[in-house]
Amino acid sequence: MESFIIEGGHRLKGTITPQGAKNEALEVICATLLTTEPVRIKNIPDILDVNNLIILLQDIGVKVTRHHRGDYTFQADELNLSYLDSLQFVQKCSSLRGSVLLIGPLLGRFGKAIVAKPGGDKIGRRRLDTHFLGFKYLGAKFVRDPERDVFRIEAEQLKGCYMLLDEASITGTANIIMAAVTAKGTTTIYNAACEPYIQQLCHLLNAMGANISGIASNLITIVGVERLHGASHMVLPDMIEVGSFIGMAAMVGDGVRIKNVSLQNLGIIPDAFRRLGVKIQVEGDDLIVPYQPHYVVDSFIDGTIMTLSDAPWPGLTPDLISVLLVVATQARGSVLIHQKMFESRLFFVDKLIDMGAQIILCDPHRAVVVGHDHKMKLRAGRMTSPDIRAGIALLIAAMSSQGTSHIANIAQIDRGYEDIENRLNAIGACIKRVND
Ligand SMILES: CC(=O)N[C@H]1[C@@H](OP(=O)(O)OP(=O)(O)OC[C@H]2O[C@@H](n3ccc(=O)[nH]c3=O)[C@H](O)[C@@H]2O)O[C@H](CO)[C@@H](O)[C@@H]1O
Ligand SMILES: C=C(OP(=O)(O)O)C(=O)O
Repeated sequence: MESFIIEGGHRLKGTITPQGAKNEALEVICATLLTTEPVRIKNIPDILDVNNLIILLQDIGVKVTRHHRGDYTFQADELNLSYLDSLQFVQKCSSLRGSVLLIGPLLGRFGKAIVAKPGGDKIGRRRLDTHFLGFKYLGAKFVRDPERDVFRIEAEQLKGCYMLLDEASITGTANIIMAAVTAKGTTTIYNAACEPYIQQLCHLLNAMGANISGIASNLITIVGVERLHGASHMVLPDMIEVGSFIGMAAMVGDGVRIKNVSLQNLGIIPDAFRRLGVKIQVEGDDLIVPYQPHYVVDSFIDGTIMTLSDAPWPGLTPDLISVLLVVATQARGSVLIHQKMFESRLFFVDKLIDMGAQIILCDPHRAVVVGHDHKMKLRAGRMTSPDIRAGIALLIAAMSSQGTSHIANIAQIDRGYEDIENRLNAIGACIKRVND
């Protein structure tokens, strides 16, 4: 198992460019299953989750050509669907959340799919009801296969209809859209998720011949088409990585430029950091986080304590709550962090408390952070990364702390951050990867 050894106190200065978005890449790669023709996708991040998904597609028979770094062509013209019945397939699905995104395109194109328990972060309950509900509306049927602990899902002909989702699930919406693009008739999805990941998926599908409107809203209309064809696509910069870099730059930066962020697709992410008092300048499509000796937490107009909480897009993504929390530990002022969507994502604050942060964990969803205003540095520590975003938050804490820290289980960080130690070391960090 690999770990990071982090020498704290080294300041970051210079330019860093975000990778392609993990969650978008997982969706658009799965969308390539919807056609026999080649689909070329650029700016695919070189991260564990995406690489594992690409291997899974190859196992199913998709031809994958790598042209350059991040630039791939996928062709799903000769698939080996019997692989879906293997134990190996079920095991591989259980190692990544993105595997759930295979269901929609397989059901849409072949009328059958296997729902194996997906992997991903252990950050609380992660139900799949919305996916099942959507497929059922389209006319699919489920049978449980107790031997392999999977569901078989089948439909002779999916039929478009109106559906109101029980919640705006990102992967649920992506799956339903991918199943519906070749369904008979028109599908209308209300309470659809509308993150840039979903918008980008819809743009790719339209380029492949689909007929989707309402993109970027929570009311999506899909007029079914006979078949899809090849296309090309560019993955957006990863907004969660951009947010993670803003957090690092605020806490340990001497002036950091985050290049080509696709500002219009960041939504309220920069404003969430601004509410903690972090200064962010915009120059073209770059963000600049200048050196700031203090950042002062804003308060609400009525004078009540600042609260940062997650919400479905265009609200604040839950994937940045852990980073915002760690940034708050050195702010001037107090903030209530409310992680509404996941119930086990804040437990990592125990590690920050060990490092000297002033945090009260009120319950699994809420923590009050009283910032040190840089008057007291966090102490270095030994910790384990429980999930991808707690992992990056602990890395930021370690970079800002006094002494040498050790973070184990960094495979969690590698799931979503490409070559992170070398990219951060290039702007001043001191992080070493070791094999324990
Ligand atoms: C591969 C991928 O794309 N993963 C993302 C996706 O996961 P994923 O699509 O699995 O997450 P969902 O959007 O389905 O839901 C995540 C959690 O939020 C809850 N929920 C969701 C929507 C809602 O309106 N109200 C609500 O309470 C769900 O019950 C669940 O507990 O979305 C999550 C929520 O943004 C992100 O953390 C993940 O990074
Ligand atoms: C929760 C996340 O990922 P996944 O859905 O892949 O577990 C995340 O990216 O923060």
